[in-house]
Amino acid sequence: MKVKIINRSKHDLPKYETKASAGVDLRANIEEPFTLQSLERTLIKTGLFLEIPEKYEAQVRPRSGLAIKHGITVLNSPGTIDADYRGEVGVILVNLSNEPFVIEDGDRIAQMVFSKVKQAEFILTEELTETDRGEGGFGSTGKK
Ligand SMILES: O=c1ccn([C@H]2C[C@H](O)[C@@H](COP(=O)(O)OP(=O)(O)OP(=O)(O)O)O2)c(=O)[nH]1
Repeated sequence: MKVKIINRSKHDLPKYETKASAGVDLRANIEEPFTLQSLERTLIKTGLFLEIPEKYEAQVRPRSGLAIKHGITVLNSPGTIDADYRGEVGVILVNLSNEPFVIEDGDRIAQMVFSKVKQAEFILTEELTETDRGEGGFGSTGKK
């Protein structure tokens, strides 16, 4: 699958670590270091612009290392990059730790995974077929 990319960042093109990597790291492209306070959220720009083929999307996901070490995650994870989006890819980070976290230019702040999507054709109806589960959900199974 080929994706056109404009790189207006100061950094190299995103690169997969290995042939088997699912995600490619996204780097912060910022003028100066930004301090994300505890429980604060912010939009960090990447300087990247994509043209994703129709029927595909990109998902912006957290990096587990940042999450476990610093409580930094992607607030809207997985962020959705639509195939028809031509704007700059942004990453919404939130600091779920008790400490401020400094984001420097070029830091790998998230990862991007490409995925196939299907659009549903909605068939309006008044009834749905019956199942054993029925309307049970949200922990309804396995109750004593
Ligand atoms: O983490 C993200 C999420 C979204 N976007 C961009 C690409 C996406 O195609 C567009 C719209 O995203 P989304 O559909 O999640 O936003 P919305 O809140 O529904 O707003 P819109 O009315 O613009 O669709 O914003 C990003 O750059 N990063």
